[in-house]
Amino acid sequence: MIEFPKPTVEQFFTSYNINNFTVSPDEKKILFSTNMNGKVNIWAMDAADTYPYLFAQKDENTNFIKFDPKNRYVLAGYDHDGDENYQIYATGPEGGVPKPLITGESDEKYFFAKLSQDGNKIYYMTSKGNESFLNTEVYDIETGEKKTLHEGERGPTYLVDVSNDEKHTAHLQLLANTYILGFIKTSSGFEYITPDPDKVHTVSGLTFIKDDEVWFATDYESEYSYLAKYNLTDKAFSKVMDFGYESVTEVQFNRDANMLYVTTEKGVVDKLYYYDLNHDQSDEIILPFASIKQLSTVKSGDLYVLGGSATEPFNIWRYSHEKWNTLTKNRVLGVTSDDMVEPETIRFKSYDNLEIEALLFRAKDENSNGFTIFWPHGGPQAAERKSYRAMFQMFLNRGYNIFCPNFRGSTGYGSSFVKLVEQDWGHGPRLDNVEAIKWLYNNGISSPEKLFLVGGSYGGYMALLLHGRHPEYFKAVVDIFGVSNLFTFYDSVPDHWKPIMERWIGDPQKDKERFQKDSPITYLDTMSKPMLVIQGAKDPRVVKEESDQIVEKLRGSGREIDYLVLDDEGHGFSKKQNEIKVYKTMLEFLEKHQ
Ligand SMILES: CC(=O)N[C@@H](C)C(=O)N[C@@H](C)C(=O)O
Repeated sequence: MIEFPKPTVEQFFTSYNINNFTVSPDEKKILFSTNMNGKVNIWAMDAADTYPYLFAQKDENTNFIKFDPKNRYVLAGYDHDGDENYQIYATGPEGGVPKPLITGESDEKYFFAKLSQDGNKIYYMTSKGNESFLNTEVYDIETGEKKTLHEGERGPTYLVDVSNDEKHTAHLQLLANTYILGFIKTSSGFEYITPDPDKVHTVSGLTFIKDDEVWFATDYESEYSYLAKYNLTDKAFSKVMDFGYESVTEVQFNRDANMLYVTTEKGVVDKLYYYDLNHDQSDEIILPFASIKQLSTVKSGDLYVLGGSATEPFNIWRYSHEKWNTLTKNRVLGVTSDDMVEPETIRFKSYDNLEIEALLFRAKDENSNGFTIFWPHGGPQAAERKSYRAMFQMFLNRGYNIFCPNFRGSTGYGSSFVKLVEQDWGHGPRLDNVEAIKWLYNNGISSPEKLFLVGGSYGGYMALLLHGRHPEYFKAVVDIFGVSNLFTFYDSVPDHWKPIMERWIGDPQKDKERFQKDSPITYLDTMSKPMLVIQGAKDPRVVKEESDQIVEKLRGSGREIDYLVLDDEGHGFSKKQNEIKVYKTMLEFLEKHQ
């Protein structure tokens, strides 16, 4: 019998990211954005042979891809080295080098919203002239003329749908992550679609079912988002259907089939349902994966989904005639799901009896090195879910367990739970993390000598804060683009985040004491453990200054801090070479400090 060696850690570097995709109107071509050749580009697959080929090369991240319904062009939004200043480019139907179409100064944003039915008009939002609230404009591809449709106010305002007769537009107005209003603009003004816009609630997934009716997800007067509708003629809001303890996250309408597809989230997994408007009937569509990144419905009635699981990289799947098929084969070289680690979902009670859910990945016995990585997730109004992270499976292969608590403020556990982090970044959520660590100790999974702390973004903030306030719990710390100072973070976020900052974090003047208490930089003296800081130089969310200041101050007081800056990355590592550099640096750092 031939014996084959165990998978090496390098093998886990071979899967790639699929960020988004689109299906051509005739369903013969799929385009997807991926770092398959090292940098992010658009690749195509023709349904007939499905062999992927490079379609459009710009070596930059994309935030959407869209086919002209008449197949004259393909649109995509590109930023520059992760700066998130997305602008709209076009290629011909056969691809090529993208040409600027709706672009401006390098610091301006042009976010695609919608194409008209005939493909002659492009609706989009721009920061030009309205950095904080954004304006909605429409571009005529025949004349090249641009027209302002709506000037955003109070919060960043996004066009999400246009009625079939193009008389009405549906918009979202973001006042906080937990306070998002929906409104419809008509020839005579605009109307909010939920009964009381002064009540804090969210609206998402707005879609016109008829020219005078939108359906959407909302948590208006509810803990969990449900499916609702608003009729312009009757001025009537009503609940269509709720999904119990699941929150509706997305609503997609297939006009040809008169069918709605609804995704929901519950804790660490997603679910999918159809709602047949002809028969007023709904049922679950069982998924072969745990989480959905993108969902698209096409004329034939088929569904296309970018789906993944903790042990399966994201792939594009098609659901046709009640069967799922994967169209892409994004996988780890020579490694199947069975060679990877599926997490256990555990629950524990926090300091005030609040129940917290967490994912526990246990390294396989044959790999285990006895160490655990404690991972507070980013967001913070997000969650660690059953979706693929190459970094996790790589660490597990090297023998580390990983523990990820969905502390208060995480999504997927109801509207009240997600609000618990607002204006409390550093107390309640920190104590949940402390209880999570105690749970690891009490259950014999880890100890202060065997625990590493690693986190990115808000997770990096939490890693820094836990390091400063509870250094005795950890052996060493990795901070990936974490917020180090709430005062400077407040001032440096992108302009269109500024309207939501007060409800999210607080006010630097009114809450000065709390900002000080909850800023990791206040606890420099007790940050005594070895630390690695990783930062993208173009990060627009948590800017490099957040990492620079903590590194400089700690180094200034004689501490040895490893600092890795990626010059051509933003809030994440999209280029394969950079991703490998980050993983290798982290592995070496943890090995050195075992
Ligand atoms: C405004 C907002 O909630 N942004 C988040 C998606 C975000 O980017 N947060 C950062 C701080 C993170 O933790 O990822």
